[in-house]
Amino acid sequence: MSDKDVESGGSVGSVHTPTAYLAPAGGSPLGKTKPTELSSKFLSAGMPVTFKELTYTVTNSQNKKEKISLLQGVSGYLLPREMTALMGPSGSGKTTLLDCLSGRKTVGHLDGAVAFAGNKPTPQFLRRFTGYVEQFDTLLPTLTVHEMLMYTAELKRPTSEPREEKQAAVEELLQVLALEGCRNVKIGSNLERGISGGQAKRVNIGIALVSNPRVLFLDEPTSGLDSYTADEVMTVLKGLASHGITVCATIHSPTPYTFGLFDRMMLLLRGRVVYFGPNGAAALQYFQALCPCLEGLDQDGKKQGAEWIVDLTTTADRQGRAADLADAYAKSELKAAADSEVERQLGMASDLDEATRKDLAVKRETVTPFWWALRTLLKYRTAKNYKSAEFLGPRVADKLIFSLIFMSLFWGIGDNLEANNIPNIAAMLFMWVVLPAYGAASYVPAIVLERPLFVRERNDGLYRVITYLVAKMTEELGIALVNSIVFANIVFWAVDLQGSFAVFWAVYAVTLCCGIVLAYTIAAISPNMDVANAALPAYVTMLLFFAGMLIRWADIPKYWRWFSLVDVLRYAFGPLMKNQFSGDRNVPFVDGISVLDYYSFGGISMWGWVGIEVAFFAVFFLLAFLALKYVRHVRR
Ligand SMILES: Nc1ncnc2c1ncn2[C@@H]1O[C@H](COP(=O)(O)OP(=O)(O)OP(=O)(O)O)[C@@H](O)[C@H]1O
Repeated sequence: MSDKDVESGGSVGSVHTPTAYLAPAGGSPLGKTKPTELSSKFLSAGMPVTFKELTYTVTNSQNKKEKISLLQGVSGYLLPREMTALMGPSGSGKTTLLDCLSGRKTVGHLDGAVAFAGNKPTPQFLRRFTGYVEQFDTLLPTLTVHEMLMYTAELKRPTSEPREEKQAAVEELLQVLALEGCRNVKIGSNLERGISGGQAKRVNIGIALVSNPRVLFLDEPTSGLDSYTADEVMTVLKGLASHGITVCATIHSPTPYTFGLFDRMMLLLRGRVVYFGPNGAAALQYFQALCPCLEGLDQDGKKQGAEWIVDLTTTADRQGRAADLADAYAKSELKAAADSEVERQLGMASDLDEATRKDLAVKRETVTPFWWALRTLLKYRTAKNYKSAEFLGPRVADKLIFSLIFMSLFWGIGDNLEANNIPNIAAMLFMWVVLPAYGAASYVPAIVLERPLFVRERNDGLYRVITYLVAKMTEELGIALVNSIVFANIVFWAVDLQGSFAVFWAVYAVTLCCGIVLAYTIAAISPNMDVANAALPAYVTMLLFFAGMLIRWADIPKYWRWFSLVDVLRYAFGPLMKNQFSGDRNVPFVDGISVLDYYSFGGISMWGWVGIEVAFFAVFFLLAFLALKYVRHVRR
């Protein structure tokens, strides 16, 4: 691929001439020795983003009957090779606008038009070619900084790019974002201290950059950073912008240096635009000219540039004069010029180069294929989890403890077929299928607590839902397989159970798998841990009633029998009973009725019922997939 391809937006990652660029004209005034530049590995051709008359309405969270408009008639544009600042006091609608532009809103109603290179973007395009750095960090706590960036590079850069080049790209990011010092530090979490907040912010920026976006959105990229580091980070972004990418960042209190890096600025107050135009002297002049009509708001001699503009507009807002400023802008020449540029850009919908046309029409939401993404998830996440006591503990400890209880409580009773021992054996077999169902609770946090990360990675186009689910299941099934072989062996021989070990093991293994995927389904449907923790045991307890032990099938009232037919535990308990008591072990039990007839398992097909249990697994898997794909709890 040639540099020309990059300029025209061809897939990046395969250009390797290290063209140091970056730093605004004249270089960084910081005079640093550390590199503040990224090579051509990171270059993309940006594209214009145009938005016209955006009005975003949501149901008021304080009063559900009321609708409120968080954005009102917001128009403007972001240009390639430019860095645009979204400014305004807290709550003015900056993040809302960024979310609307990047297609990240999941609730509310958006009116108006958002166009990328004049065209309405598809969700696939947004996932593949835009980057979004969130205000809140969503990182994998178990990975180190270097691993986190490599993991993203492997999922977001083309599979055709050799691993060494991905590594080189990550090394560059570590250098430029001043993350070298913590490259091997675990990211950590609130519970386990890892990297600092400012370092986490820079890792998030690195994640967005590693995928070579054509348009980069950043929500408060400098919050939590000291002013020196903030200036460094913004210099890197400015460099990328000057080379082609479209960059838009919300920003609160920029340092004068950072403020000076922005080419254009949009200032919002209460969801309305009060300024959209060039940054710097033009913006200052605009507000200085407005000052006389804002009685009582004079320029504070001690404050300059951004600080003064933010102070002025915030004070006007507090004094209830936000609408005056918005009205003044609406009547201004700036607004007329912006509107005509918006129209011009929207009219260029079909005037596209080949690469942009191809990117806009992209059908796949991920860069890498299913198998590669699966391999990467297993390589980074599962490999770490398998070494973590925190992960393995809840998955092994309960099975170990209960196996010891089975051994000590039911030692050697399996070959005693006297009538007074049969209920003991039946109870033991019943508990053997109940415990994995209850144990499913330990798989719930894997989905619920990881949700913000999953949503962010999905939005970033790292993998598809099916890949995530298959990776998670493979991880759990690996442990379940080992667990089932070890603990089924301990219990089967210790209790001296009869029949085939294969059936005893298979039923346990399949029930464990059903428990895992059932937990995933409930976790994906539940909005939080509290709901999931209440719903899962409630459902499992219901299954117990109808599994064939607590009440015989023959005694279940007719109107409840349907539930027995869809009770997965019945299809687990039945084969275990048949395995234990078939043939000449099907001895008379009560009133001359044989054991299997008493429990209504006489006529069942042992392997047929195991097959039905496997079918339950498939159904739960499908439900988990649909819930993960379509149930949206993260509302923004
Ligand atoms: N459903 C809702 N009901 C009521 N108010 C809402 C709702 N959703 C968002 N808001 C309000 O909308 C406003 C805009 O929020 P937004 O996050 O866009 O502001 P912001 O300018 O990015 O603020 P900050 O700088 O503090 O991040 C806020 O005042 C927020 O409380």
